[in-house]
Amino acid sequence: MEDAEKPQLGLGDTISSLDVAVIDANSEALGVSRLQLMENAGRSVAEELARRVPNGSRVAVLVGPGGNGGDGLAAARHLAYMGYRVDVILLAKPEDIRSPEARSMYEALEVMDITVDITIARDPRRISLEGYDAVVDALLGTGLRGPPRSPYAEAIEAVNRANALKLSVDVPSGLDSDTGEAPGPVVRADVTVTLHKPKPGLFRRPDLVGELVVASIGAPPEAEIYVGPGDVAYRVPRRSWRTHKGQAGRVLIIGGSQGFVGAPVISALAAQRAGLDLVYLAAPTRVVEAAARYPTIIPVELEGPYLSPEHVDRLLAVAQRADAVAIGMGLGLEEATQEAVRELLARLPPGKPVVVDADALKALSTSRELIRGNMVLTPHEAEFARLFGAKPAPVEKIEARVADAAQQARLHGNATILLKGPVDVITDGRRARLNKAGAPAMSTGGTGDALAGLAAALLAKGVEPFHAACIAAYVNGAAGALAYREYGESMTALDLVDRIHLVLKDPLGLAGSSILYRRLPLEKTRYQPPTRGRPRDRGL
Ligand SMILES: NC(=O)C1=CN([C@@H]2O[C@H](COP(=O)(O)OP(=O)(O)OC[C@H]3O[C@@H](n4cnc5c(N)ncnc54)[C@H](O)[C@@H]3O)[C@@H](O)[C@H]2O)[C@H](O)CC1
Ligand SMILES: [K+]
Repeated sequence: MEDAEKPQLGLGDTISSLDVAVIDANSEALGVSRLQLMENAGRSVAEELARRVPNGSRVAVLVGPGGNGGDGLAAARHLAYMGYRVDVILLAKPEDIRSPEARSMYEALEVMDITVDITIARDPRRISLEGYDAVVDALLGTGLRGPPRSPYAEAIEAVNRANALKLSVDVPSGLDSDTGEAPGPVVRADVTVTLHKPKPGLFRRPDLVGELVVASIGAPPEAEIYVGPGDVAYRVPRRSWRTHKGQAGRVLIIGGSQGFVGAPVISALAAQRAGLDLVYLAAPTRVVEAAARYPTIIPVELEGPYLSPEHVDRLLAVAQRADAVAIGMGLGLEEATQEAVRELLARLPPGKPVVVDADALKALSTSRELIRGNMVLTPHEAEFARLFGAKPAPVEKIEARVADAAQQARLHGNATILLKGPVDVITDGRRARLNKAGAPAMSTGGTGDALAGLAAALLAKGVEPFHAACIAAYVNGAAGALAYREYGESMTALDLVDRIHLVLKDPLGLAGSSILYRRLPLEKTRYQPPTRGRPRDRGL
């Protein structure tokens, strides 16, 4: 396979401002704190400056109120050590530096009364950067929202007037790192030292970015590779007081048969725990009767012992009212059922996101042309082999397994494939991530049904299919790990469902636990970091 076709494990070549927040939190869960990241960012910035300006030179560091300013404060300390004459100009009052990391950077600098000068710019119009050899722009980074307001607007103008080398930390202040838009004043940098990975907006404005350097902040590649608590904390939308009924998501679960009564009920219960407004459960009579003890589930009775084509019109009508559909759990393998699945998938509006699980995957194996980009397929290894006609590489050869799954995703409209196993592989052919949250006892029946329900719930909440699959795998696994901690070998899928709320309510708090700390016996993969220098020249 061409290297270019191979998806790198992780979030891709560029990262959004949301990805930055996710990576920070996942990194912290893996034992590398935000403070360490900021320290490394500062050091990288200082080193890049030192490559360009001789020591002994005068350097002004302009510092904003957030993480970007924190990076600048750390850089100032390193530059002082390297022998630069460092003046720090704070645009915010020290008490307005709120994040604990940036605060501790400030406190460390405050006592450096011999080597660093700190001034608070009370009148931003009077900032003078005359006589400096270099200016470090640590005003605003990925946290920018809208045009820079005073005093940052004036500070940006001052940077642009300076007759010195201008080095921007992460992004030129005033540039929207996601879109490349500059809605107000913006720094025109000579060098931009962007942290961890390039941000998409940087490539749209080479005139503002200048030379682009990508620098390490010491975040473990695993913070991107493994789905983690940061994904839950930052990618899952939460309701506000202004949310109306239905806006938080409505899901239609289609499953069950005379022989498999419980499976779709578990999916429905898991979906509900993900924080949905409505869950419809469409299932044969016996299943609907069994689900009657859960009055919050809205039943759609399909008369008879199993799903068959005469139910399809009715299901399509209910699907209109749902934001996402999950199909397959416990449906059984009757020919009529398989036919009904194919007909339904063919006739569903193309914009409707769907999770295809279990017996519905079997139905798809004879009509793979029905697979589309907004589908999440959740096969285990045998289902994968039957669906695509080839077994994936074993879990131990994780890179090959990822490549096998990614290839099938690319061949099928970049659908998201969640290949279940001791470590789950999630890929849409462009990106690939792994989930290792889980417990050995999750081989117990029903945990896969919970997973499908969670994935559908996240789709219904508007999470894009790739992230919905990633987060469902993590939440399911983490809830399973919590259940295992309590019940050990005796845990059931319902114990897992009963712990979903713990993972969703306080994902970052839970990170302190050992959920991500299992070391897996996997073959090492080649993780290619963004090389130093100019990624632009590499055709990115
Ligand atoms: N993983 C990483 O890449 C790391 C990046 N780091 C650095 O942190 C910043 C992001 O930090 P954050 O605190 O989220 O945002 P900012 O520093 O960019 O600024 C937020 C700050 O600014 C205020 N603000 C926002 N918009 C405006 C505006 N239009 N006008 C005025 N003020 C505005 C807002 O209220 C906040 O107070 C990232 O770029 C990196 O430099 C970490 O150091 C390490 C990990
Ligand atoms: K900046």
